[in-house]
Amino acid sequence: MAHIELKGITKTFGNHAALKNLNIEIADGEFFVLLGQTGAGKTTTLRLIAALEKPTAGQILIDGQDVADWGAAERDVALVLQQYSLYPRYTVRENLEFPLKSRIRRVEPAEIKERVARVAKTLRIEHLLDRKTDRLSGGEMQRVSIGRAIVRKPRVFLMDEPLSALDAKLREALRTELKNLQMNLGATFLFVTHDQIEAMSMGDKIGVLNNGHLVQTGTPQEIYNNPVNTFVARAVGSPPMNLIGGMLEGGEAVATEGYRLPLGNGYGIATDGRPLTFGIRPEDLFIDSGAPGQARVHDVENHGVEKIVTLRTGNGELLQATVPARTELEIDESVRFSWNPEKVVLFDGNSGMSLRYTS
Ligand SMILES: Nc1ncnc2c1ncn2[C@@H]1O[C@H](COP(=O)(O)OP(=O)(O)OP(=O)(O)O)[C@@H](O)[C@H]1O
Repeated sequence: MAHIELKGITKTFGNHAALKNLNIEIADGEFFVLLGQTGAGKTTTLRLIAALEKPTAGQILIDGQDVADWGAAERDVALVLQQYSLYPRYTVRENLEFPLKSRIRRVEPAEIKERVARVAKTLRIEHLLDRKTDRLSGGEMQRVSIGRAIVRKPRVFLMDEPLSALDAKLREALRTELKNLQMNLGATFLFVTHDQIEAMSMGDKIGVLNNGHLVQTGTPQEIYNNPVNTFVARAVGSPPMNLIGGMLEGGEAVATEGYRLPLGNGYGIATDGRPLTFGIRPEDLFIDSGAPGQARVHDVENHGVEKIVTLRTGNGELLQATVPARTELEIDESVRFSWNPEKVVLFDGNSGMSLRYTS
């Protein structure tokens, strides 16, 4: 398979920079997820690797070779899109055979047959091989699209939100299938999504893209536990991390909610009055319903195994906590809350950068 490196990639359209000095390294056989909101530059990144666009600056290396002058066929990458690009009047079998019948590839008929059979088995679409593709459900069509990419045995799979047009249940099932498939093929995947749950559940590594900048790269765990700034803190996790204002006072971080957090020697921030932001994940915020006075229950959402509770504090801030489903809380009930101090992530109140990274 392949190792991919993007070095200082910038792409501008007119005077708009869609990507700014992007540096990404994807290891051979890795499932790398690029996570970002609409317009972040995800599709542009894929199109650059697929040779559908040329970078304004920077280099793309595949297995250490600069591919600037290589066309799509030479790069040998497969692009799977959100909208299935199948030939509607042809059968599933014909759609799967098509990429192998090109004059450049010259695959022998016996091998075409064998590869199509193997891919159909892997994707569990054997029973659909003789059906026309316009007679398929969305999930089946997307399986065929993925099959068309796999059958070619490309060096790299580029996937542009391939699951986002599917309903929630099917999306979940295909997420697992795709991940298993990638592991079985040992293939290098660059998968693009705006869905953080997809990113967290599928990625060996996640790159968070914001407005053309790669903000952070890491394993899902690293990104979740140690977000580099408040943007990443809010982009990953559902519900997102709570952010509470505060400031530095006499060597302690003091939240607007009155909590004090002694700062160990790890933080090189001695200036009193420096604004800070406390970051607390909803699972690290605890509600004490037997003790009124600090906040009111604003909303309770039942999610089966757990409830998501929104509190409104005395300062009018909204905080969210995940609590066991058995927890009984009334709307408007007055409660106290606390949090696990070891799990707090402190950010600079002005720049939003985590102090774990900047100190
Ligand atoms: N051909 C183009 N001409 C002009 N601007 C473009 C072109 N392609 C992309 N852009 C702009 O570049 C930015 C990044 O677009 P891109 O499609 O890469 O974002 P994205 O993260 O994939 O978004 P989405 O999730 O909506 O697909 C956007 O502001 C977009 O408008």
